[in-house]
Amino acid sequence: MFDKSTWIRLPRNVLVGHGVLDQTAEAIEELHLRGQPLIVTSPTPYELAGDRIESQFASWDEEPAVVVVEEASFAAIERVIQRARDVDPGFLIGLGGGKAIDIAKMASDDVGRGFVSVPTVASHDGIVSNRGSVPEEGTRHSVAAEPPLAVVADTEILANAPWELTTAGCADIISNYTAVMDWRLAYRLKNAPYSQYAAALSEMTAEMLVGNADSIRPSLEESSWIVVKALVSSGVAMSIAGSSRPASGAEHLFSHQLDRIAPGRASHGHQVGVGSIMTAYLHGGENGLWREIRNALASIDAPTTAAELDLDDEEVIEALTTAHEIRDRYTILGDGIDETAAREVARQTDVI
Ligand SMILES: NC(=O)C1=CN([C@@H]2O[C@H](COP(=O)(O)OP(=O)(O)OC[C@H]3O[C@@H](n4cnc5c(N)ncnc54)[C@H](OP(=O)(O)O)[C@@H]3O)[C@@H](O)[C@H]2O)C=CC1
Ligand SMILES: O=C(CO)COP(=O)(O)O
Ligand SMILES: [Zn+2]
Repeated sequence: MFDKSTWIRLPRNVLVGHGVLDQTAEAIEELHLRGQPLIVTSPTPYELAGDRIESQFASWDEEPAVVVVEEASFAAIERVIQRARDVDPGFLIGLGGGKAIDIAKMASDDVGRGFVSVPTVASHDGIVSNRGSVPEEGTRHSVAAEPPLAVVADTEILANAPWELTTAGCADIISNYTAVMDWRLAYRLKNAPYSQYAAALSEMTAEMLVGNADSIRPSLEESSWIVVKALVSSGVAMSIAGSSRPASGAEHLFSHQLDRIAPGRASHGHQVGVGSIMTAYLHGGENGLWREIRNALASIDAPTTAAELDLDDEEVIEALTTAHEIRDRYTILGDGIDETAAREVARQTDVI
């Protein structure tokens, strides 16, 4: 068996645009995928787009099987795996937000079938990446998985999704700035495996999004188009790197800690955005990139303070001072930030 961890595995068909949902079956056929589709979805996306997907397979030998998942959990993944074993599908379709897509991604990995990502919200770069993430028992388990074979992102649907889910996706991309700074630091100090291509792509993706921040506005299809292209590009950077390093540094560790300390309070993207303001300050001091990051977040209505994340100051300090403990990933937080220093960075950046 070859070690596939060194392979670069990317989606082949990426459809982004108005009405592309109706080209899902065509994009799949073009990949020579055959057999019964298994659609993994959650209640709202199924209601919004289920019929439009299912009807495209009416002329196929077998109608699609459907599993509707209510929550992201290992039990839900297990249910989908079981259903996949029962129906023996040709491929899986993840239709929805991060919940449905991650579950489809991880189940497809387990049953050895390809999967196609059909996002209905542009909430984070997991909709395209080679990683799955499951919140359980107060923590988030991030696991390697297969990237999608195809991505079908209908900008009409994405533009009508709740705006705060789109701003979360933007913040997840903006945080790539600090993820890459951390990655370079780890490369220089710790000889961590590093890819210049993946780092450059990730950084450019964040730059393009910040450069377009003024034109990212609610209900505009053009905005969804910009955001989803950036999410695809960030997912590709992770696939090139073979890890989430290009898109996940100390700001993600901070967010993962918040998922333990204050579960369900704020979204992934919004938490990493605020984390990124503070870790950019740690990297560059007063004249660093932190103001640019904060202004870009503010201009798209993403949170920039603890209060806007529905957190109190102490929760932010606890997450910041313990973030280094949760993963063996070297970042600007090194072996931990001192509590007084953590308060100082949070105050200097107006997070608290
Ligand atoms: N793989 C990765 O790298 C990452 C994965 N994640 C994971 O992703 C999940 C969070 O992703 P997220 O997308 O926020 O969560 P969800 O999939 O739960 O979607 C968020 C909400 O939006 C609703 N929804 C979906 N599409 C639409 C639409 N078009 N219009 C209106 N509402 C809609 C969903 O409704 P309903 O529930 O009714 O279907 C849900 O209430 C978590 O499980 C997290 O662990 C997070 C970050 C990174
Ligand atoms: O959210 C991610 C990238 O944006 C994935 O990162 P993690 O590997 O830290 O879960
Ligand atoms: Zn992220």
